[in-house]
Amino acid sequence: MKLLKDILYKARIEEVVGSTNVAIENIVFDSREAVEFSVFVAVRGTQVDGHDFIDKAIENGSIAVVCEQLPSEPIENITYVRVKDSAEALAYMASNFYDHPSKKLKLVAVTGTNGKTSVVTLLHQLFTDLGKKSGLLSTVVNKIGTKEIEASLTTPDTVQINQLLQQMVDEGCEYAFMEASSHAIVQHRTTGLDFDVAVFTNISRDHLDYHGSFNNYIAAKKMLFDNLPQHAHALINNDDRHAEVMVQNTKAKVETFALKSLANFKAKILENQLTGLQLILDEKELFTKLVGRFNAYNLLAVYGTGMVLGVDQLELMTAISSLNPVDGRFQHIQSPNGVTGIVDYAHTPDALENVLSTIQGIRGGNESVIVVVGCGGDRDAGKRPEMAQIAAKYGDRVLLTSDNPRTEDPDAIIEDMKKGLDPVGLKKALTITSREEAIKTACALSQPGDIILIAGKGHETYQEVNGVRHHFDDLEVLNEQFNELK
Ligand SMILES: CC(=O)N[C@H]1[C@@H](OP(=O)(O)OP(=O)(O)OC[C@H]2O[C@@H](n3ccc(=O)[nH]c3=O)[C@H](O)[C@@H]2O)O[C@H](CO)[C@@H](O)[C@@H]1O[C@H](C)C(=O)N[C@@H](C)C(=O)N[C@H](CCC(=O)O)C(=O)O
Ligand SMILES: Nc1ncnc2c1ncn2[C@@H]1O[C@H](COP(=O)(O)OP(=O)(O)OP(=O)(O)O)[C@@H](O)[C@H]1O
Ligand SMILES: N[C@H](CCC[C@H](N)C(=O)O)C(=O)O
Ligand SMILES: [Mg+2]
Repeated sequence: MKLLKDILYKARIEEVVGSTNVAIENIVFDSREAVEFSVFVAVRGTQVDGHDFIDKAIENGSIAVVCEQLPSEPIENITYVRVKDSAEALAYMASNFYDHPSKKLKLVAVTGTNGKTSVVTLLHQLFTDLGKKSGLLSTVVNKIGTKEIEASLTTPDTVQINQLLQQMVDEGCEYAFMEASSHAIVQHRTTGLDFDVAVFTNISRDHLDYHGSFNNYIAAKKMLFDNLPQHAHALINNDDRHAEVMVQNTKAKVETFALKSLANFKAKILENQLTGLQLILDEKELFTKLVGRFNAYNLLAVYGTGMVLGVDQLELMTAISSLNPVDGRFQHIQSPNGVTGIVDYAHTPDALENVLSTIQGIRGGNESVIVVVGCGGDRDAGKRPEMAQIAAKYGDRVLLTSDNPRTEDPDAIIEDMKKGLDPVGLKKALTITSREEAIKTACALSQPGDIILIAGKGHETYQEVNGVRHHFDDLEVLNEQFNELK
């Protein structure tokens, strides 16, 4: 329980109607979740306007309302607080309500188009191996120590973030590693958090449906660095074209990592094979089970974070060399007859290019590469033709199929993808709407030695069609098929 006036610190108040000297037991921003003695924060969303649900929240028990516009007929005995930006106010209120758990741990955020889940998962694994109890907020799963809590978004809402960080503190975690998606940053889900390190992995086309333009998307990611406190470290991939702009206005201490450019933390790839990477990292040689040039970047991000957080270098290198790959990221299995199957979460053009160029680098001369790929519905449609084009650039056969169609017609999504194919690409392509059938066909077409890449869904264990999630697991289907390939 807290007094409303105490949780409004930093909320940029413009007007108050009623008393802020009231006890609050909960903060909610969805009227359907309002309970007795809660404060309801009305947020303008992408679908509806939370201001339209103020009365509903009060009906459900809210005793105070934080909003950008006061209702024309305020209800007696209810406190109304008008603020400049209610999503921002919500974030500060959540931090205040939970007593700033982000200040009580070493908090690391990772942002970028690709590699967020990989880097935070590896960091969580690494710090756990080093004997440090840690928390994790990721696309795949949230964790308090090793206890798993289901994740529904890449970055949870701001109330949930603070609740989870609070639980981490209560359960003795010293560190927390979280993904910061661009949606989360612009929606103020991460505002008010006291980050110690923020990592920038890379930026390339994605989410243009939401942000409107690539420049807005860059600006969204940059906001994370603009708002870092002075004591924080901004750890930046200096090989990315947009590295400089990210930290243009940051107060944090900037540190860099790179394979090519000058940087504080450097690595060189000696060998890149299906069994792993042989690297020189800060002049020391090490082997890791992680595959692909993109993972060298992820390891550099992990190494740099460990270094700026003060981990002993030798201890850090030893722990890095025993890290295990992340589920659904270049996860590979072998069929009894020698076909390699790779399941990877590449769902952006850049990720697909990286994964396929890695495969290109490790394949022999005679084998075929078969790509099974689809694109998600209700997401950036502009990436569809680009992804098909990349699949055809590297693949000998391309099976265009469904990802998560969501509310779109799967065949229409595939048609969008096909627009990226030239006549050569079209010749390589087969359209099989059912993802299960597409994987089966890829296996049936394969010869010993061939490589099958199944891209887009990685760790996901469902396929979302019209709001319903049906069980579907690329690796499971692949395994079943491989068992039949004798
Ligand atoms: C597009 C987007 O990001 N939407 C997020 C946003 O919802 P919204 O703005 O659409 O909300 P809305 O439905 O318009 O409602 C506006 C307000 O009215 C409230 N409301 C609504 C109905 C009602 O009856 N009563 C009521 O009070 C809502 O609670 C909300 O506060 O704020 C919600 C609360 O935090 C999120 O759950 C929701 O995520 C949706 C489910 C989503 O799919 N988000 C995806 C796109 C997303 O965030 N993805 C990124 C990762 C992307 C990546 O991989 O890089 C992520 O971080 O997961
Ligand atoms: N550093 C990297 N650079 C480019 N591509 C990467 C990198 N790391 C991983 N990838 C590719 O991107 C895919 C997604 O990786 P990951 O899940 O780590 O990214 P993410 O940023 O968390 O994605 P999301 O925004 O969907 O949560 C991987 O399956 C791989 O194909
Ligand atoms: N977090 C990403 C996941 C995309 C995964 C892919 N399988 C798809 O459904 O497009 C998004 O919401 O855009
Ligand atoms: Mg992720």
